[in-house]
Amino acid sequence: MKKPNIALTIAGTDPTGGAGIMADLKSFQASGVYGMAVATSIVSQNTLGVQDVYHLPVEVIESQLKSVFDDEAPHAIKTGMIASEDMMNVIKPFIEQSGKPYVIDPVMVAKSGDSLMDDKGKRKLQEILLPKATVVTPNIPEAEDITGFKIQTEEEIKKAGDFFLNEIGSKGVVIKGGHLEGDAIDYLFTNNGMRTWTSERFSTKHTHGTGCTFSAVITAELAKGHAIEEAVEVAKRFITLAIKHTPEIGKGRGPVNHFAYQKIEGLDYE
Ligand SMILES: Nc1ncnc2c1ncn2[C@@H]1O[C@H](COP(=O)(O)OP(=O)(O)O)[C@@H](O)[C@H]1O
Ligand SMILES: Cc1ncc(COP(=O)(O)O)c(N)n1
Repeated sequence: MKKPNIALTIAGTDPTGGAGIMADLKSFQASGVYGMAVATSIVSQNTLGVQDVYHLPVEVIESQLKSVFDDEAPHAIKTGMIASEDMMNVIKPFIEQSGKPYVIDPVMVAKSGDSLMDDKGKRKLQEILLPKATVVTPNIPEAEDITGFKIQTEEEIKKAGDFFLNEIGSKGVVIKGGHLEGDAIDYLFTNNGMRTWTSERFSTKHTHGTGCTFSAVITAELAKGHAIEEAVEVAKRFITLAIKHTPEIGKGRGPVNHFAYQKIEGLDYE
């Protein structure tokens, strides 16, 4: 069998499997990519909310990263929940030395409204990690937090795209329209300009982990060597089917179906 492409996620956990590194690993697997995972914070959470958070000591995050990179380097890397500046500083050199595509999901708040990053971390993200990104995938509130201005209209979305590319120095940014009204439109900005993907908006409360899943699929597609545009195209199809066929798990805001895309689009493993 051909050696698989490998994707690494560096993020927080969700013991109920809907978000964080658990969702990322499922999404990697369903994309036909071998998944690796480094935990940053252990989050006691479920579909009802976040009950507790334990941030791992930075030495433990560093030693996990060493374990990965001393053995087999991934073809693409994603970071999700990175709660503090210290964590960012430990992760940054591994990203730089890898020279591989790097996706940042700038996770700040869980769908339940619980904060997953401290205030200083929020400010430092754009200094330490965002300039290294191949693609950043903020939702609207995250894009507002990072740019410092309100985003409601398409003009403001374009202004935000410009801010990520030209003020921060990210190579690409997808501003996700999950939090707006009407169709679910995602806006990609790169050197090639703007591209949008539109899907119908499903009227469901089961969107726990949509952002994690979307960015993990982009990472998996980049690990296969695909271009940013192709990666976002696949991720949009994947997340749309995952939301359409939610498995109705839990008492609250449930997870998406990480296996719907593979089942419906019949992915062939190499
Ligand atoms: N109700 C919905 N129906 C269809 N697509 C959605 C819905 N909610 C979110 N999406 C899509 O899911 C992906 C994640 O978006 P979003 O929910 O905004 O991210 P986050 O989880 O970071 O808040 C995007 O592609 C977005 O368009
Ligand atoms: C560990 C962790 N990371 C991220 C999220 C956000 O999830 P969403 O994709 O719903 O914004 C979460 N709830 N937990």
